[in-house]
Amino acid sequence: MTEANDEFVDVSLTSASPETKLAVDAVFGDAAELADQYVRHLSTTGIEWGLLGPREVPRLWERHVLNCAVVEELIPQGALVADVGSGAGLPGLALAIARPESQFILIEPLERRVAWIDMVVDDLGLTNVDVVRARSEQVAGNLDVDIVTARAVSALKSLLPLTIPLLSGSGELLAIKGRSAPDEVVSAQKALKKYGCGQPEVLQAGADVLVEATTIVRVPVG
Ligand SMILES: C[S@@+](CC[C@H](N)C(=O)[O-])C[C@H]1O[C@@H](n2cnc3c(N)ncnc32)[C@H](O)[C@@H]1O
Repeated sequence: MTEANDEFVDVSLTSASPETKLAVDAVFGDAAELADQYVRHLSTTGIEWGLLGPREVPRLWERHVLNCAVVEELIPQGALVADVGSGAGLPGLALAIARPESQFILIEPLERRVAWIDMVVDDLGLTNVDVVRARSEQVAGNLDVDIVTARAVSALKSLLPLTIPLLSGSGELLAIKGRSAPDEVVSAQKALKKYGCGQPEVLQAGADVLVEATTIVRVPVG
């Protein structure tokens, strides 16, 4: 249980709605307990450390953790994934919990956020996560990953310079977006050409488990 705005909000999986429990089972399977631990961290230390606002607590599962974790269906088995601008581990940590056989590099410049992610990774015992404190521009040239993910970092046009170089010529950007996705693709045409990207697709993930599916812009390279 946690306290937000003087109201108790029990975020634990045992108190979740039947729909949320089904979605958590479908997406996380055997890792549901780890996902529950992550959500408990978000609702306690995440709020205390100022990584997210207390108003987010009642919607942590649906709007944040499940919304991000369903992107796993677009990630090939065993892929090396970089998550740019992870903040409180979204989508990077949610995906790392859902996909223990894949390796995740979480790139985040802010010290407090990195310290919090490190603490959660230790507490959950995740062995498939590396956390790098840097702006993504600083690590471009040193990384060659299969997939880059990002949520709420910037509009697609300005996200491309932060993400595409990490693919070193081949792979995919999976950018979690909202309803603006088609417009962002139109606005990014010049940058897409500049960075050698193929034509992006706007996709939905989690349509069979979430009330509102997650919208993703998939940008191929190479
Ligand atoms: C609005 S937050 C979103 C956090 C998280 N992705 C989410 O969806 O909750 C944007 C994050 O991007 C990070 N960021 C901004 N510019 C960046 C860059 N050039 N490279 C890596 N991270 C960056 C910020 O520090 C911040 O944590």
